[in-house]
Amino acid sequence: MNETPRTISARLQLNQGGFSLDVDLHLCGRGVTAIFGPSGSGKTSLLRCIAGLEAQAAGRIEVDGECWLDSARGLFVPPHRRAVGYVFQDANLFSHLSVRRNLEFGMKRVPVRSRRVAWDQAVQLLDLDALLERAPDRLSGGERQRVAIARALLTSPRLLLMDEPLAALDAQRKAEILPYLERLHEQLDIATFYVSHAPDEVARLADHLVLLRDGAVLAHGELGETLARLDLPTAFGDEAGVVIESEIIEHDPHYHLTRLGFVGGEVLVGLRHEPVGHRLRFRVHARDVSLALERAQGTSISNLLPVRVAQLAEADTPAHVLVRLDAQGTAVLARITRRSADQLAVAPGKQLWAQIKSVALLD
Ligand SMILES: Nc1ncnc2c1ncn2[C@@H]1O[C@H](COP(=O)(O)OP(=O)(O)OP(=O)(O)O)[C@@H](O)[C@H]1O
Repeated sequence: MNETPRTISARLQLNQGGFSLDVDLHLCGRGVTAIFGPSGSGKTSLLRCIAGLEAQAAGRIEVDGECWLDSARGLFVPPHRRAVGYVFQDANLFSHLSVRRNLEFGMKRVPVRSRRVAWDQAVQLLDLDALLERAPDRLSGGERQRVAIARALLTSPRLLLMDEPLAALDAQRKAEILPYLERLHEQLDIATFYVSHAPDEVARLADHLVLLRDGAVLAHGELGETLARLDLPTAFGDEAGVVIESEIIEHDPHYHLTRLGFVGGEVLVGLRHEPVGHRLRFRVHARDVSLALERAQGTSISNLLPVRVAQLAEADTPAHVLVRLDAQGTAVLARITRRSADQLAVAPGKQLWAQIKSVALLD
């Protein structure tokens, strides 16, 4: 029996101090939904409402047909009765208990018949075997966070709420933990809401994106489609760009290159160790895409794609424009100078060649 929620709906209003959260979300109850937005936009407040930690929240929350809040009917399911696992920025472990005891604490809250994540599964997934008898103060920040994630999993949540779980870690520790998060999402079918400020984490982990601003939902949808929209703040600044799902087509050991195929094209990247057929996500920043009228000859750039201009928009500087391109089914963004746009007569429908100067692999 698969008990994973298939839909999550949250219609919520919360007023606290001068801030008000007012959202109406209908989300797929599968995969990772990134909650993204500037500081103070209400990301944590949204998670707290879903977890039942904001008693004043009004509205309705339904997770896979199970109602957790319906203020019109006076229904408020208390936090400990909602099947959520909450992972905070700081691991919040019990310092007087060993890792094993911390994990047991999470698991014992759940009756045996309702357990969906087994002890061995969580310990293995987060690689905690060697750490079980340690005290939390003898763990690194990254290890502590792995324990916190395992503890949340062992409560067998229907919904995993992660509030900037990597924000307190330095770049090296972050890079250590990301593969664990990826594995977790690949191997366990637990819907996850993942709050993050970091575009690279979102690009790597998320399937869906919710953009919050001033307590309201600016946009939500599938990650690739949402990142390719020119009317959202994600299209501006240095981080703007798309995420593309691809598969390894072939390796070229002579030139130390790997060819990746995706809907509508191929790109070459540095030699990968994974086998042909392996799926990889990569990011193409808008700033790394330039446009040409013809297929360039005599260039060192090997990643050239035939594209059709879909849409043009103002960029964040008057010197640039943003161009949404259709690479035979895959959306790509380009940020080019206004001068180049005029010289190439870039307009919707025009056929061009996109030169991709750099591809950022997400793993
Ligand atoms: N208990 C509270 N009482 C009054 N105002 C609060 C309370 N908690 C949060 N706020 C306010 O609500 C707004 C949203 O806060 P929230 O923590 O949800 O934002 P956020 O998007 O998670 O921000 P950050 O990225 O900085 O963590 C902020 O303006 C904050 O000051």
